[in-house]
This record gives sequence, C-alpha cells and structure tokens, in this order.
Amino acid sequence: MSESVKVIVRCRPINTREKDLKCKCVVSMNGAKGQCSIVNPADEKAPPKTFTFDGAYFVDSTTENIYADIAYPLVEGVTEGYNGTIFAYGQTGCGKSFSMQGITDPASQRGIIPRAFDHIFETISVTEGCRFLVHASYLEIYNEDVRDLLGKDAKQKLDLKEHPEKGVYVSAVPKVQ
Ligand SMILES: Nc1ncnc2c1ncn2[C@@H]1O[C@H](COP(=O)(O)OP(=O)(O)OP(=O)(O)O)[C@@H](O)[C@H]1O
Repeated sequence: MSESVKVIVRCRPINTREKDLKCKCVVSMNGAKGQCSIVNPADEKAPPKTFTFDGAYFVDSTTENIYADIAYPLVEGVTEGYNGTIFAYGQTGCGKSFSMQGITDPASQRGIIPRAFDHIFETISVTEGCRFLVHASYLEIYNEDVRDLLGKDAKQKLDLKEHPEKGVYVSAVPKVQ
C-alpha cells in the first residue's frame, strides 16, 4: 500500500532582490534520493545538514513533473472515490502560488490546480456508467480570518465551527457545482 501522506520540497531560483543582496544558494538536492542538503554559509567546511522527503525538486524543476510524480496518482484516487488533499506550505515568496496556480508560459509551469481540474474533467468525460458531482469552494485564510473568495462579499469574515462528528468546518460557504 502506498503511503497516505507524502511530503515533497521544491526550491525556487534565487530572485533579483536576493541576487542584489549577493545572497548565495546554500541548498543542493538529490532528486533520485529525495534529499535536500543545506550548507552553513558561515562555515562552508561544516558537513551539510541533509533532510529526506518523498521528493526533492530543485530550481530547474517543472510543475509538469511534480504533477506527474505526486499529484497525478492522488487525483486519480479522487476520481475513484478516495479523499485527497494537496496543500503548499512555506514562508512568503517561496513559491506556493507558483506551484499551485502557476503560470501559462511556459506550459510546463502551469500549476497543480488547473492541471487537477483538467485531469478531473478529462476523466469524467471518458468514464462511462458512472455519475460524478464536482463541488468547488475557494477560501482565503489570512491572519486567522476566513473569507470566501467565490462569495458575493469576499470581504465578509466567516466563522470557523466544529461539529462533533464532521469535525472543523467553515460556516456558510457556498459550494460551486
Ligand atoms: N520554481 C520557480 N521558478 C521560477 N520562479 C518561481 C518559482 N517559484 C516561485 N517563483 C517566483 O517567485 C515569486 C514568489 O512566488 P509566489 O508568489 O508563488 O510565492 P508564495 O509562496 O505564494 O508567496 P506568498 O505567501 O507571499 O503569497 C514569484 O515571482 C514567482 O514567479
């Protein structure tokens, strides 16, 4: 059985501000081993600290490859009725939107979300003898305030509630069908 939780790490290229500040890249990656190594810039002779993940993607990686390796099997599972979640985590400017939403040019960097939408609707269009129901909601959580970005009033703060059986949920989020 495959693991139920997978964690991958993606390193973005150094940006202009960091270049101007003469920052050096202290990260190296071994994609085959899923390893990420960090050297101490103040002591380059010190052994690097190495961390192992389910996947390690360096600055030249594409979202196309990340989707094929990680998201594709998960979304396939969803179309077969299993639950699946993909989320991006990291400090501001590290590339969460780049990975999830992506850019259209080059096409290899289209994000995980539009790829997943294409994947789901493509599967639905070729599957016979089965009915699918697709819901979507789009929430922003910022400074612990929750907002519905597809709602009529995207400024309205929504309440976070807890149900004894269903768990934590956001009140009054309309789902788009
Ligand atoms: N893998 C990458 N290759 C090239 N550019 C990248 C990559 N990842 C991020 N960038 C660029 O870095 C900048 C910051 O990325 P992004 O906006 O995705 O960060 P974020 O984590 O979503 O930030 P925030 O939390 O502030 O919203 C953007 O200009 C984006 O195009």
